[in-house]
Amino acid sequence: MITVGGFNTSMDELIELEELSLGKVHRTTGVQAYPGGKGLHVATSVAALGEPVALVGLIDRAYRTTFEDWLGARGVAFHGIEIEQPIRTCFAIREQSGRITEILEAGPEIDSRIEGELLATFRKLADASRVAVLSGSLPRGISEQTYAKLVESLGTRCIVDASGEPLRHAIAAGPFMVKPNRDEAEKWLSMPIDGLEAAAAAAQRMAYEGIALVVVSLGDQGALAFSHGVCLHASVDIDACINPVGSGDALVGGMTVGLARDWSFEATFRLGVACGAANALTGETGFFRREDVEKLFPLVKVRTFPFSR
Ligand SMILES: O=P(O)(O)OC[C@@]1(O)O[C@H](CO)[C@@H](O)[C@@H]1O
Repeated sequence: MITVGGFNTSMDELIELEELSLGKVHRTTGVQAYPGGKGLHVATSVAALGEPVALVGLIDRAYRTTFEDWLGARGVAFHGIEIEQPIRTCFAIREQSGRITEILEAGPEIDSRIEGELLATFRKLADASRVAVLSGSLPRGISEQTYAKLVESLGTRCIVDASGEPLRHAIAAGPFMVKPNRDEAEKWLSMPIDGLEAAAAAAQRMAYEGIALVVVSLGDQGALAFSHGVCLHASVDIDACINPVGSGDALVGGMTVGLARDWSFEATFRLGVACGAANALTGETGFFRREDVEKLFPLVKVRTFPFSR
């Protein structure tokens, strides 16, 4: 089994507009709402590839049934820890041009009783899993060292996809894999990442902190992966990018499955990149069709990336 900690669950609203102009009144051309959050997308990606998966996260009374039904239908066992306050909403505004602007609520602040339940539930499931994933922002009220402490205390291979201080602490704790995007890697390095060479150097520096596998996702430039002295670049062309929100989560989901199946570094990375690209081919945030992944998998161009730093 694979366990995903996607603690800061959200309802994701995708709002469609002709054009966003700051300070103006807008009328929507469409609105869709889905259960969301980075970890939730990782879990549904894992399930879509046919692996058993559990998701641990916050839930409120109003949305419990919606999340349980929606996740159950997708093959995810949801362990929702109930809170009194509403879970957060995250907005993605898509303009006709395809440009996307995200506005993310911080979400509810939780107390030590809820924190205890959340972490104990995650630990118990993760300890019995082949791979554990910690993904997304932490709920307010929880220490920024939470991911680091979980990484240190679990006997399972851990993947961390986070940002800011939680990512910094987690890197120092030496998880098996991290997946920053360009912005997150720039913040960690305090340096701009202006191309593939700089992204490769960032991945190498993170790996030197004691991480077996570092993946830096680079949007339409694909992704770079560094493991045991080998750096790979992978990308794949797609016909149309409909909704890329959640592509990084799908990439993590694909790589989690590759690792759980003990696939090679190259095949695991190829599957991750195929899932990330397939996610952008559908309108639903954080969702891909398995047949798209199967079509894209052999088309992903993976090459050794030579770099000199
Ligand atoms: O605040 P977090 O947890 O870092 O990110 C939340 C979020 O941007 O991540 C997903 C897309 O990757 C969306 O479901 C959600 O809106």
